[in-house]
Amino acid sequence: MSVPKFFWFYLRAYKLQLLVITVAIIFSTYLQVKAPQYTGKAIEELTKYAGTYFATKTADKGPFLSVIKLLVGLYVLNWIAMFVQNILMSAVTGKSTNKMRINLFKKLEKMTIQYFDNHQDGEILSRFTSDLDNISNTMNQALIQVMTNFSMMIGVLIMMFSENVQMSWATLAISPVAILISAYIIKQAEKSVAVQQENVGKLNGYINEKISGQKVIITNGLEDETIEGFEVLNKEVKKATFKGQVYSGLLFPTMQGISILNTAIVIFFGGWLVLDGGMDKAVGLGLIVMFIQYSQQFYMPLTQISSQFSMLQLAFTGARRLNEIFVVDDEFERPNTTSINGVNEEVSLENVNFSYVEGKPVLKNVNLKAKKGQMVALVGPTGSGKTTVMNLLNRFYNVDSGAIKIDGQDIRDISLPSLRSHIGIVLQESVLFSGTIRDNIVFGNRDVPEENMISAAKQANIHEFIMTLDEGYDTKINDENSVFSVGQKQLISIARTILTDPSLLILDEATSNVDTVTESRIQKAMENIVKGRTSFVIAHRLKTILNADYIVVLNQGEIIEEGTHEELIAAKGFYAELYENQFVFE
Ligand SMILES: Nc1ncnc2c1ncn2[C@@H]1O[C@H](COP(=O)(O)OP(=O)(O)OP(=O)(O)O)[C@@H](O)[C@H]1O
Repeated sequence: MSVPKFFWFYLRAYKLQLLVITVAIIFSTYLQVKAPQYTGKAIEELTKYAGTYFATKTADKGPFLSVIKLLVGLYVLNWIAMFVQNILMSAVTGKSTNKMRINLFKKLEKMTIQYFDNHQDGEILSRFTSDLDNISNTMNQALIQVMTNFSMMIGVLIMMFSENVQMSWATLAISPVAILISAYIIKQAEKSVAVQQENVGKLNGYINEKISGQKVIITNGLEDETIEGFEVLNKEVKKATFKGQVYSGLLFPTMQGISILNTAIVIFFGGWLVLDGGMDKAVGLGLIVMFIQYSQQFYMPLTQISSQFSMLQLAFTGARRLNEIFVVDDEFERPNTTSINGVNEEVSLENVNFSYVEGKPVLKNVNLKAKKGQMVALVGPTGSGKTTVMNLLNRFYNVDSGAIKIDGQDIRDISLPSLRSHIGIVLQESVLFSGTIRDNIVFGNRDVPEENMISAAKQANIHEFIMTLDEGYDTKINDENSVFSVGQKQLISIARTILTDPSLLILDEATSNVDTVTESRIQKAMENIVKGRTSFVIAHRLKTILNADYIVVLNQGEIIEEGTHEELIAAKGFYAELYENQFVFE
C-alpha cells in the first residue's frame, strides 16, 4: 500500500468530518482575505467621520460603527471556523491513530515467530512510539496549516487572474523553478528522515537489549563497551537528524530568496507594461503595487508549506514504516485445514529438513517418532538443533521438506488454533506476565474453577510455595518484594500448561539458577505433567533422561544415536561417553 493509500485507508471513515474541515478552512481563508478590505473600509469611514466632525462638530457615527460590527462579526466567524477545524481534526486524528495502533498490535499477534526472531524488540516498539507519535503530531499540527496555506494560494491565484492575466503569469513565471528546487530539497530531506527513523529504531533496539541484559553487562564489566556501542548508534541518529534539519532549513531561505527574485520580476514586467506597453502610469503603478502584494501573498504560503514539510516527512516515513509491518506475511495457513482432537496414535517427524537461513541447514533428514503417551528426550550439544525441533512441532516455523505428522496427518493441514490448542509448551526461560500468580496460572482460561487451578499448582509442585506467600495466589508478579527464581517461574508456567490439558507437550528444562530443592520440585512436576501425555523434552538432567521412554541424540542437525538409555549405554557411542563423564548436556 502506498503512503497516500495508507492514510486514505484510515481517514476514509471520516469523510464527512474532513469535508466539514475543508469547508471551514475555505470559509476562514475567505474571511481572512476579506478582513483587510473591511479594515480599509473602517479606516475610510473613520476618516470621513473625523473630517465631518472637525468641520461641523456633528457627524453620524453609524456607517463607521456598522463596519466595525461587521469586522467583529468577521473575526468571530473566523474564530468559530478555526475552532471547528481544530476540534474536528483532533477527533479525526485521535480516532484514526487509535485505529492504527489497534491494527498494528493485532497484526503483531498474527505475525510469525521468524519476524520476532529477526527483529529487535525496541525496533518493533519504535513503530508504536515515535512513528505513531509523528503521524499523530503532524495530523494535529501541520495538516490544517498546510490545507489553509493551499487554500490561501488558490484564493490569491483567483484574485490575481481576475485582476490582470499578464501580470499574473509574470508573477507565476518563476514558480516552476521554485517547485523544482523545493522538490529536490524535499526529496533529500525525505531520505534523511527515513535514515533518521531507521536509526532511531536501531538505537531503541540497542537500549532495549542492554536494559534486559544489564546483569550480564555489570558482571562482565562491559559498561564502557556498552556506552561506546550506544555512542556509535547515537551518533548515526545525530548525523541523520542534522542532515534532515539542514535540508529542511535550506528550504525556507531558498523559498524566501525566490520570492524576492519574483518581486523584482513583477516590478520589472510592470515597468515594461507601462513604458513599452503604453499603459496609463497611475493605473500601472497601482497594478505593480497590487501584484507585489499578491506575489508575496502567493509565495508566503508556499514557503510555509515547504517549512512544514519536514514534519509531513516524519509522518510519511512513519506511515511507510507502519505499512512495512502490515505487509509482513501472517502465519502460513494452507487452505482447507482441519481440526484434530489430540494425539491418538503418534507424532512423527519424517525426513525433516530445515534451515533458518537458506544454504545453512539446521536439521538434516530427521526421522523421529513418539507413540501416544511416550516421552521422548532430545539431547545433544548446544546448537545441535533441539530447540529447532520444538519450533517446528509448534509450527513457529515450517519444515523445508519432509513432514511432521500427528496421527499420520501433516500438521500443515491442521489449523493453527486447533494444533496449538492441543500443544502445551514450557520454555526454558519461563515468561510471567504482569498480574497475580492466579492470573498467570489461569492465563487465557478465566472461567476455570478455583479447585482446578489449585490442583494444577499442586501437580506442578508449586502450591506449597504459593501458600507461604502472604497473599497466596493473589501475590503480584511484578511486586518488588516477590521476585521469583527461574525455577519457581518455570513451575508456575508448568501449572499454567497443566491447566490447558494438552495432549502433546513440549518442554525445555531450565538449566541454570535452580537450587536443589527447586530442582527436585521441577523433577516431580515434570513427572506429573508428562504422565499420560505424548511429550518431547529437551532434557538437561540425568533424571529426566532416565525417565524418558526414548532418547534421541542430535549433533549438528542430525540424529546420531537413538534408543533407550540402556541401549545407548550398551552401544558405547557418543551418549555413553557423555554419560560416563557425568557430563549430561548442561
Ligand atoms: N532464528 C534463527 N535464525 C537463524 N539461525 C538460528 C535461529 N535460531 C537458531 N539458529 C541456529 O540453528 C542452529 C540450531 O539451534 P537450536 O537453538 O535449535 O540449538 P539447540 O540444540 O537448541 O541449542 P541449545 O542447547 O544451546 O539451546 C544453531 O546453529 C543456531 O545458531
